[in-house]
Amino acid sequence: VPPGPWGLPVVGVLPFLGRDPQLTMMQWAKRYGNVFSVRMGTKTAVILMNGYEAIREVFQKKGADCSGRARMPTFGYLGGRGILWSDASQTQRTQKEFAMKYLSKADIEFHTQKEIDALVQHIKDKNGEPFDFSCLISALASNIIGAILFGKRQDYDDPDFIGLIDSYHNALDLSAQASIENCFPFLGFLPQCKRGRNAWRTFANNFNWMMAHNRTGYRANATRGLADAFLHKSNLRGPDCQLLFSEDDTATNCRSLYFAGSETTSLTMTWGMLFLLSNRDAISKIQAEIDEMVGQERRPALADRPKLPFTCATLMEIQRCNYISPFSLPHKATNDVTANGHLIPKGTTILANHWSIFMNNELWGNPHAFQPERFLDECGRLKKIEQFIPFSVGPRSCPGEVLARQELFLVFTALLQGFSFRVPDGEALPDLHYPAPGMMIYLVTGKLPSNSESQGGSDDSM
Ligand code: HEM
Repeated sequence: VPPGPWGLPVVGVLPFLGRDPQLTMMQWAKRYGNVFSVRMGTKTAVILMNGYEAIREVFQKKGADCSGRARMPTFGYLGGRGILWSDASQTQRTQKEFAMKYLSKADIEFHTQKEIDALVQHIKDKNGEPFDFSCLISALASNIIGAILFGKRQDYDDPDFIGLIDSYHNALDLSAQASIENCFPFLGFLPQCKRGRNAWRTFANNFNWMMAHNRTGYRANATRGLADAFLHKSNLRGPDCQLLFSEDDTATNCRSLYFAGSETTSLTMTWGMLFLLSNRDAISKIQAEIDEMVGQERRPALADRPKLPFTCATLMEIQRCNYISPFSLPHKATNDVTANGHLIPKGTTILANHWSIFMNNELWGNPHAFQPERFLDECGRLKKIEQFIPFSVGPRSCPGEVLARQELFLVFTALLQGFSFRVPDGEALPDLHYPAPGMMIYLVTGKLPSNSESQGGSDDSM
């Protein structure tokens, strides 16, 4: 295996990771190279990759051998199978391709605009009172993926819906506290690990209720959403006769898509709003661009994207700066494979430090500054930057990319066209430079103390 920093007996490098493991790993890469190994607890060699070239080599070029999914006990109750949690296999690939094909044909714009109607109304009903932006956006994102899965949305004040969202937030919080189990799986008996498992069980039970409800109304000749589309295939078998879309896999896949689809997008939007509130100049430029190219008579549509390059550049900059999951999801080598001239033995966990791409000084110049213009060329046109990979690369890359990008554009433009946001008097924005470390970076406060007021002129058109 490639060399890497020494660790202590039993715990390995865990005590040296510091407050921002992604930054520590970037330091180690300077000494040991872009592909190096570390020991974390009982995981003897976790290979860490830094930088775009290393990540692309392992996840894309060597994707056939590096696309297993390393086991994470804290997320165990979420499924352990299906698109997200199983190793790449014929079944996993078939399910993922099927879901992506469905998403590419689904009317995402329709579902998102319908949800924006509810969001806008909800904000107006607040009459300028402060509200918890992250909570509301979480509900919006859950409803969009919920509508794609089941063909219907839920009211924001529906107690079952509130319970469902609370249950996955709670499960995520408790999983973070139980993350020691990922390095020492035998510690699963600890109270915090049990609490984490119970919380996922509660989420799964709440979600299963929605699945069961959907199953009751199932008709073989109608497709209300992706859950039905999966069910239509439930008898389909692969070359070695295995079921390609078993009902268990369908339940797990719907749960994973719901969870992965809600949390990633809503965290990005909440972070995005925080970045914008700290960079009011960007807000003014977006609002001016929308005013000029779309006006106030109608809401921005996906077809407006080419006319709003600064807005699109800002959304890319939000994704670069807020990278919500610096190490993405852990992969596993499914065969012995070489990378950067080193052997990665079969079964090794592989982590990619995406933060090292987004904070690469040579690539971006002043990477810590929020500068949407870096995504524009000298004529103000949107630039394609190969290294910008917030959705990862290779066979395990994100199947929700199209959905997420459309959602981010439609929601942000609608919000900034219709409202101006500010922090209520006497409150401060959370510290943007030191978010909590972990698989998912959470806002330090968990709440965005935002206030809204209608910009005027747009009320009748919404
Ligand atoms: C801003 C929003 C999002 C970001 C930044 C994001 C990012 C990612 C990343 C980095 C991965 C891991 C890739 C890897 O293992 O190498 C991933 C996987 C995944 N994402 Fe997303 N994602 C987002 C939205 C979504 C949405 C909306 C959905 C639902 C449709 C979704 C569903 C999934 C699934 C199912 C996987 C697992 C794929 C696999 O294991 O093959 N994501 N995402």
